[in-house]
Amino acid sequence: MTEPTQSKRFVQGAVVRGSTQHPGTTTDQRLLESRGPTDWVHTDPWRVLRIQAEFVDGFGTLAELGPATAVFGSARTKADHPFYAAAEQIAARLAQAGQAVITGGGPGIMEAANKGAAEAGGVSVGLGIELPFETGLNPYVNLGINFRYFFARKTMFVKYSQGFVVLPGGFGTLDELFEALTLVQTRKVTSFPVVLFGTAYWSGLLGWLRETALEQGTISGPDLEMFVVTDDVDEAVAAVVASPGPVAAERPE
Ligand SMILES: CC(C)=CCNc1ncnc2c1ncn2[C@@H]1O[C@H](COP(=O)(O)O)[C@@H](O)[C@H]1O
Repeated sequence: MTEPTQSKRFVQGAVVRGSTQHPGTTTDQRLLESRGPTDWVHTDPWRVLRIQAEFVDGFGTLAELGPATAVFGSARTKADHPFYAAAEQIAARLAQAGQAVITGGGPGIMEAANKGAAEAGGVSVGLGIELPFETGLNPYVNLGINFRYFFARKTMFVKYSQGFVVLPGGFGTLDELFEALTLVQTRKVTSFPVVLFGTAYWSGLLGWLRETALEQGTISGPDLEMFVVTDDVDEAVAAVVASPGPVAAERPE
């Protein structure tokens, strides 16, 4: 009986290689080498990993957040504006009711809501976004994540909020509002309260929805019942605090 030749073996992670299969360098050595072309940093496969990392950071940070409400509204609202005060009060009440408050982490209404939540001793979440001009997270965020990609950030708003309170705002706010409404309308989520705060500000849009969109059949009657429109802080808070939270539609993915 011949003994197997005791040739040298090399371990490469889980893989064992005989001497003829030796790769020459270790994986760590190759990792730590910084020579070679760097174009891969700007390729889509690499971006996919970065996108994945945003989901990992977002899910990992927010998984244990507990009940939360997102507050949206203009980045441009000044601290002396009544809507700033309203956002601050709404967020403070939400915090007192044991809810975390999630915003885009920027200035204006976002800052007001983060301020209200933080000063009431609550969890004040800011999901910041990289923009061409530097704004950074407002100082009232006590749990912040900075995102590169809007869509990854938007998933976090929807996944971890049990309702939306939308104060007057521009395109960004409208985008967030209509995303929430589309998710409810298409039954991607149900029982997802959407509060429009500021009846006068929203009345033009609501009128157009009723008189043009509904009239021409691009939305249906029940679609207009998806939101609560109010000027009352208590009513806004009650609409989201009473909610059981977003419930995924019954059909599995
Ligand atoms: C002064 C200025 C424009 C700062 C921008 N800095 C921002 N930082 C974080 N989120 C933002 C910012 N601008 C818009 N957003 C997102 O879009 C919404 C506000 O957009 P808008 O101002 O209504 O259209 C916010 O709820 C927020 O989620």
